Amino acid sequence: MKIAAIGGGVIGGGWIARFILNGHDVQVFDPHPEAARIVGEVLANAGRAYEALFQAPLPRPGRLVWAGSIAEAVRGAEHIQESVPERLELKHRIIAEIEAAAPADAIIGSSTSGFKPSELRQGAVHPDRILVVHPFNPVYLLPVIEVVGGGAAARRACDFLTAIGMKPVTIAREIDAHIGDRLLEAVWREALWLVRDGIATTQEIDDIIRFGFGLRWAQMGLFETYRIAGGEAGMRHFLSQFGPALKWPWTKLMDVPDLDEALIDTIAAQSDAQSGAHTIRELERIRDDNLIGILHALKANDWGAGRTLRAAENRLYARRIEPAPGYPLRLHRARVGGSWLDYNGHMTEFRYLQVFGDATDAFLIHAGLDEAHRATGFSAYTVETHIRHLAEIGAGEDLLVETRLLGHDAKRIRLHHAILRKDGSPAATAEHMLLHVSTDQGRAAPMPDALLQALDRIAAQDDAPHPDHAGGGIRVLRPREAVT
Ligand SMILES: NC(=O)C1=CN([C@@H]2O[C@H](COP(=O)(O)OP(=O)(O)OC[C@H]3O[C@@H](n4cnc5c(N)ncnc54)[C@H](O)[C@@H]3O)[C@@H](O)[C@H]2O)C=CC1
Ligand SMILES: C[N+](C)(C)CC(=O)CC(=O)[O-]
Repeated sequence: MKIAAIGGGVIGGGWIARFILNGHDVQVFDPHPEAARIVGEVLANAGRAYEALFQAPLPRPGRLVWAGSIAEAVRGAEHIQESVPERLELKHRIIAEIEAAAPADAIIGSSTSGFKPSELRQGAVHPDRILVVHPFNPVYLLPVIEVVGGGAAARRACDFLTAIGMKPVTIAREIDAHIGDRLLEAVWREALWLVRDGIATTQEIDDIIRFGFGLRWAQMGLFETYRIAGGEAGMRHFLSQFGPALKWPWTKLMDVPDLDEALIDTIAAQSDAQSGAHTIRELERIRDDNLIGILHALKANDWGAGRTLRAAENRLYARRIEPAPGYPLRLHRARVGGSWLDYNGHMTEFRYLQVFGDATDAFLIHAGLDEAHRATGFSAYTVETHIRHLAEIGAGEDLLVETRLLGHDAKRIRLHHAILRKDGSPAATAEHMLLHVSTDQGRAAPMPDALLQALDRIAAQDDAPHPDHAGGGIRVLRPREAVT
């Protein structure tokens, strides 16, 4: 899908990273003289985060193309994400420029934190395709996205956003600042009062959030958490006990503190003392690592945002395979990420198995032992693996796997993979035996005829002699004579 990003700051940069890491090319316009550096740094952090977040093979990253104007960026684009500063007159100007050059049916999603679709659409030529598509920072990791505006455009946008691993929440009736920011603003206003009145420092407020209810909110939100807080009597009891407190002097929520110089100085100084030891990019990496840990825990429990992550991974596992022409089959490519290295500075052992495992999956999809086949209650389990490590592999290397089908019978598949480096030299080989199993019964089962015929067709291409090492085990070492 052709995508354009207008604005590449904090949020635009996060969007660009999400699009690219999900395999889409993005045309970007941002007049900031350092836009390329800023987006590059966000992309580097996001790439590092995706390596750690996903177990499934990531798609080949899309291309980032810098455009010289909005018109150039949006030409031919199907989805355009606007992330320019939060000023309505600027957004109107940008939307007008986008409309003048973009296809008439392109979706224009605005990252706006506060403006309503009816405000963004003022003066538009095709108002219905202009939507609020409001993300949360970091856009490349947090799945939720508020979609406001409704209609066919919102449905199209939601399909696309789901496909790039997001969790769209459509908001039927527009309201200033949508939902998430209204909630955040309430907490923010109260926190500003607490700092202004000298009740708490920024550090103390953050500690109360991150050591307490912030942990709860990552997995259950507000209402489910309070339901539990009502004990066995649940929400009704909670409301009858704590409802009256809303009228006690617990809250200044309706009042906005004056953000005068004194308050700004206090907050900035306290924030420097709290977090100034880290650069923003370091803080982003710390935040990302923690978010990834939380998302992994939620995925293991198949709960909340972890469920969205799991669905995104399943889509990656069920990817379409487009084989290069010829044989051996070339079905899988990988790039060696920075986190793949061990203490010797080379690709660590288990990553070889990951590359071979992903290549095996690619073969299975190619042969028809794919998601649809697994849904019928059958799968393939690897029962034996022999890896030979032939050369050191370094960070950033592009790897290609060549795959041969060395044999098959009614229940078994014998595969040979070679990892090739850019110059075509082999860096490792692996041989695997796989068993076709009934997942319900937990035992080997014959493959259906269609699958066997597909394997027969692949096997007919395998007319070269088997490699010398095929079928070999690890050589036996003679015991060393005892030294007396
Ligand atoms: N920062 C945040 O936490 C969040 C911000 N948003 C929304 O995202 C939008 C952007 O906010 P940020 O990324 O924080 O701002 P930012 O200031 O970090 O980035 C804005 C970018 O827009 C660029 N820009 C300015 N004029 C432009 C033009 N004519 N054409 C193209 N690019 C232009 C700037 O050079 C800058 O790189 C706002 O609408 C904001 O409400 C949404 C969610 C969270
Ligand atoms: C501060 N903010 C209003 C720009 C925040 C957002 O819009 C969402 C977020 O990421 O917190």
